[in-house]
Amino acid sequence: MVPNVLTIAGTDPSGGAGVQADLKAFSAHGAYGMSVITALVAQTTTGVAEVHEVPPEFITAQLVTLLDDVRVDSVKIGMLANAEVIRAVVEVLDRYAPPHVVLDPVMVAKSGDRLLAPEAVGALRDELLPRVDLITPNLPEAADLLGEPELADVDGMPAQAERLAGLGAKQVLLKGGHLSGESSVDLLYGDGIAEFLTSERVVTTNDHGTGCTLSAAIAALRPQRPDWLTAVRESKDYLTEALRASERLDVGHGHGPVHHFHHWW
Ligand SMILES: Nc1ncnc2c1ncn2[C@@H]1O[C@H](COP(=O)(O)OP(=O)(O)OP(=O)(O)O)[C@@H](O)[C@H]1O
Ligand SMILES: Cc1ncc(COP(=O)(O)O)c(N)n1
Repeated sequence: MVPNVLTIAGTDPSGGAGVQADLKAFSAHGAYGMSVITALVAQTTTGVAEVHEVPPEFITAQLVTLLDDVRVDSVKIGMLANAEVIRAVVEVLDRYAPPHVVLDPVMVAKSGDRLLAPEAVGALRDELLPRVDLITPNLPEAADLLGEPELADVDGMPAQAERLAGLGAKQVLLKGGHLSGESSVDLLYGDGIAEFLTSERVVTTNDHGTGCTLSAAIAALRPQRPDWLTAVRESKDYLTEALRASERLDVGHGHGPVHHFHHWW
């Protein structure tokens, strides 16, 4: 059976990040994609110009309308913009309890623009994080959630992932994409697992939406795979290929998007 996978996130008109990236990643992994939009973002490869936040009541309306009709097999949560939106999403998660919830705790875009109000980090950590199955922070997000300095190498990743798990997420994928070096190293922690996942670091400026793509691929694959480790490993391999395939694209003048390919390619 094809899984029905939902993204709750903001938009990117240039198609590299947010809901647009998520839907491409869902399709590439054989899932049926659906979306609830939290914010319209005027952004492209060069940065964010403006954010138009959707009122929380309308996010609830979108979610309830959808969940009353459609079985949802997994959920990816991305940009949430503010604390009221976080609370609206938490309420719906409590009410419908969908399986396999993946949270990419989006805070700041690659361009440096904020996508989550700074005062909403507490609500994300205390109210949403304990309700999700997997959280996928990058190193700055992990530091912000824990109120700690940002890691500068992989050595501190296991201890930091353990502290993040202590905040309540069942599994933690701590992403080391912001480090330098020959390889790009992430760590999956939780459920008795502490496993480094290593890929070749692709030399490219087309790295807009890598985190969105990874978390969306995981959400699409999880209902089709026996465990998180298998889904995460396969998603990271897909992302590395999508980074390589980005050289076929000519999109914008800044951080270009990765290219979502289908397996029949
Ligand atoms: N140049 C690269 N080559 C290979 N993998 C990379 C590269 N850059 C990032 N990654 C991988 O991409 C994923 C996302 O990592 P990153 O730490 O960049 O997250 P992120 O900052 O949330 O992404 P974004 O905010 O751009 O969506 C991780 O699996 C990371 O290892
Ligand atoms: C709607 C939305 N969600 C997430 C990101 C993060 O992606 P990146 O860090 O690559 O800019 C983004 N730019 N826009």
